[in-house]
Amino acid sequence: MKIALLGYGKMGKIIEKIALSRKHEIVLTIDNENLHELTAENLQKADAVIEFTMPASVISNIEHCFNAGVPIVVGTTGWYDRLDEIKQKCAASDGSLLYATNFSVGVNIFFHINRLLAKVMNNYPYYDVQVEEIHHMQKLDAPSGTAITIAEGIIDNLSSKTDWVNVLTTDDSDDDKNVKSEELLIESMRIDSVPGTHTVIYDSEVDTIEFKHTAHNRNGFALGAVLAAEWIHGKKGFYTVDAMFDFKS
Ligand SMILES: NC(=O)C1=CN([C@@H]2O[C@H](COP(=O)(O)OP(=O)(O)OC[C@H]3O[C@@H](n4cnc5c(N)ncnc54)[C@H](O)[C@@H]3O)[C@@H](O)[C@H]2O)C=CC1
Ligand SMILES: O=C(O)C1=N[C@H](C(=O)O)C[C@H](O)C1
Repeated sequence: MKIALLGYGKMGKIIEKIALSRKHEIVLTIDNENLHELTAENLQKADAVIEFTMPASVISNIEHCFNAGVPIVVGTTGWYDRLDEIKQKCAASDGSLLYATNFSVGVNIFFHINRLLAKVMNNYPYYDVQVEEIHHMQKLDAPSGTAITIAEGIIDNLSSKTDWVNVLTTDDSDDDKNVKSEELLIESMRIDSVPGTHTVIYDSEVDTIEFKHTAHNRNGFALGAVLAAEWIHGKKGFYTVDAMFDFKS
């Protein structure tokens, strides 16, 4: 396949390596220095685009791909308040988009088990639940997209929680978080160069159940994004990464 990369930062560079190792060709690489090369003509050289940039750039990059008629895989997080609008634009332009808050296979297994666990915990109301995420200091958005998906998985399946709230801390302090009982706390921490750690914590007076995913590096995210580009090639429509997995409960 011919792939275009939008964003050539930490993720873009690893995606390039993995795409080449899977015998794909990188036909276009766009970063801040060569934005003028982001034209429909250049995008149309690719069978699919993989986009890992930043929250402020992603919407216009998606629109460029819809206008050029090229499928786009979106890894950038921090834009989900615009999901409905983008879904409509995808339909109106007969476009193709697949996005994920996290492309790693391990995290998508984690998402699935998290939903099942939340269902089970309805029977045990003396446990309260919260979500913790830890990322590197350069991360622009909080909470992480992954933590939002985890929180939505809990809220959809656990009747005691109706909404999530986020607290961003730079240390592990135990300050009063002031969270209502029906609110699900997502605690975000930013520490050095952590690639991404997510924990769901069910706590009672007598014990604690912790369910945790730790990314050791970024390779799993990058491989998932390349697999997504292979998956969306030749398809039309608006998809989440769930479409690539077949979890049976
Ligand atoms: N969905 C997933 O599995 C994952 C998502 N991410 C998300 O991906 C995004 C990028 O992450 P990193 O690569 O770590 O960030 P990074 O900061 O290392 O790289 C982003 C790059 O995008 C470039 N850029 C900014 N605006 C651009 C534009 N309009 N067009 C082209 N390039 C542009 C920047 O110059 C930078 O080189 C973040 O939103 C992060 O949260 C990161 C890892 C996994
Ligand atoms: O910014 C990152 O690095 C990551 N972002 C994604 C997120 O917001 O969940 C995925 C992964 O955790 C790394």
